[in-house]
Amino acid sequence: MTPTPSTATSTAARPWRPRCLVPGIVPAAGIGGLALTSGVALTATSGWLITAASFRPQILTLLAVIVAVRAFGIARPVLRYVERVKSHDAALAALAEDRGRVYDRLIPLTPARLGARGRGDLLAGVVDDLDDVAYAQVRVVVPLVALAITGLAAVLIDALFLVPAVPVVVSTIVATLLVGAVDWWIEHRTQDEVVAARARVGDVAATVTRDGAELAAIGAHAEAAAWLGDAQRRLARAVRAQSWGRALGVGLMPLVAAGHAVWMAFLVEPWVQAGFRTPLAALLVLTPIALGEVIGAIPDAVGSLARAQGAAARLRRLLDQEPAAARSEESPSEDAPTPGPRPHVEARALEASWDGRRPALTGADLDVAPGEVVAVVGPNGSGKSTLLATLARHLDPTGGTYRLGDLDALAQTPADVRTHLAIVDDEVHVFASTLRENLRLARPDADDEEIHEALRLAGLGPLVASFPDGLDERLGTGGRGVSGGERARLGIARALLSRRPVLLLDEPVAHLDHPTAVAVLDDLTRASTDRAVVLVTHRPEGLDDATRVVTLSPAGGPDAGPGTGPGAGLDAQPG
Ligand SMILES: Nc1ncnc2c1ncn2[C@@H]1O[C@H](COP(=O)(O)OP(=O)(O)OP(=O)(O)O)[C@@H](O)[C@H]1O
Repeated sequence: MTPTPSTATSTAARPWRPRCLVPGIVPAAGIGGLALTSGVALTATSGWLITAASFRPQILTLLAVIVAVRAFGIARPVLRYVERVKSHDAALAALAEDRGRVYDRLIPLTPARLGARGRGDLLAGVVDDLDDVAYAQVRVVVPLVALAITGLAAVLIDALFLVPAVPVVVSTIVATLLVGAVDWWIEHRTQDEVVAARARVGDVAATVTRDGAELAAIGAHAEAAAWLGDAQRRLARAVRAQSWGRALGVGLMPLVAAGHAVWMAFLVEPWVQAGFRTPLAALLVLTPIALGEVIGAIPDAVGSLARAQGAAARLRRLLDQEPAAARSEESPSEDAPTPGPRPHVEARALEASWDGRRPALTGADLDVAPGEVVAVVGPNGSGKSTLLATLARHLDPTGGTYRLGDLDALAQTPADVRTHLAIVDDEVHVFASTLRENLRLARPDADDEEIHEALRLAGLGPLVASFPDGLDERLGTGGRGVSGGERARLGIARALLSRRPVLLLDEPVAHLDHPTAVAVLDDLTRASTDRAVVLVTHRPEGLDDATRVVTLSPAGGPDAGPGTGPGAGLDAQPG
């Protein structure tokens, strides 16, 4: 069976959308609104109290207002605290759930749809974007709901004492929203440029620090410093353009509050002139000053909204892609047919394309029996990794057949096929955990004896023996450092522990020096006596131990001679 290739531009069946309001955020925002309303009431009543005291009213009246001032004074921080706890609880619970959902969607897109960025870089970007989307609940929903509640309370108070003051409050809220909208528009428009410029600075800085010695060797360090300077200037320009929105918001919001206070002062001036209701006049004039706290939160809220929208758009572009292999979302099934304990890998005239247009692999034939190590070599871009991705069912082939033992591997779901494969590449991740847990990822029910055996076969026996805590030794961040060779061996130990009968290795020793690479591959070959191993490599090490060497030539590229075409992109020789 040959599935139809999917293209990067088609849309996924269920588009990914961020949630507008997560459960629990509206009640939390309501509490936040009450906290801010208490703050406004505190300022207004204390203004009333100070002014009224000079008129020596009845002591009972004063006492009642003193009690109100104290109540508002206590309610404000208590309600604020409850709002903080509840809104963060709601946002963090939603974030945990959303991360799980996003990772579920990323897995079928790996590696074909992840673009040229490294996996770590991509994951860090996804984590940051999800954080921005989740925190918009706290930073956008809460201040907006609070503004609505406090504004309503101010309208009601004004309507109670001075009806002409109602348009003043309403126009303050409208002016706040207008300034907020302009701030949002500027921040939103410049968001993509800021993100791109920041990424560029990170990329250039990483290149300059990583390859500093080589750049100096070819006398290009001045040029590299100039790249960094250009990237930094572009970022500064983008951030400056974005800051206009924030500056406008932060600068105009106090003016809005002050204008409100002055307008109100004009309205109550006749009362003061007549010596009538002076304390109430103070209350009404102070209300807009107190509202300034609510209004002042709006520039931050719209900045967060612009960031969250930019982050959501990036996530949508990534997650709404169609996986490169059909039925990738399906989990392994209990009753899937099995190819037998030690299947033979057999591919005939395999062809594949990543984008549905440009061929990346043409006419590859492969036969790997249990106990054999077949090395796949060829120039850059000849399709070695594409062949492995097709065998791993990360990519549907555009032509050819692929069998695992008696099983037509292309008729099975990718997840079912992968239960028979162990895949090791040159980016073996070491988790910040114990050695045991790092290994048991491959087979959670493995006991210590089996873990020791896998480590020994991968050539890590002496190293583990030197660990004071043995399998409990902590690795990765905060634990013991792991060298490149140990990392590669760790990946191989995981693959051996998984007990899967087919090993697909994509340049597992790419970053190792010659003697280490030879030692790692020797150990691997010795440990794989009953497994079928496909080893993609650029380097000569390991080829002596290989049963056969298969050479790929670029699909339709300049190396493809007259015989190129289906079945001709490959040349097999004994190892
Ligand atoms: N994930 C991907 N998405 C899109 N195109 C890809 C992807 N991986 C590889 N390609 C493209 O497929 C073609 C074959 O690349 P592939 O990585 O399979 O070659 P390779 O022989 O493994 O190269 P190298 O030796 O550089 O690793 C290239 O044109 C490459 O740009």
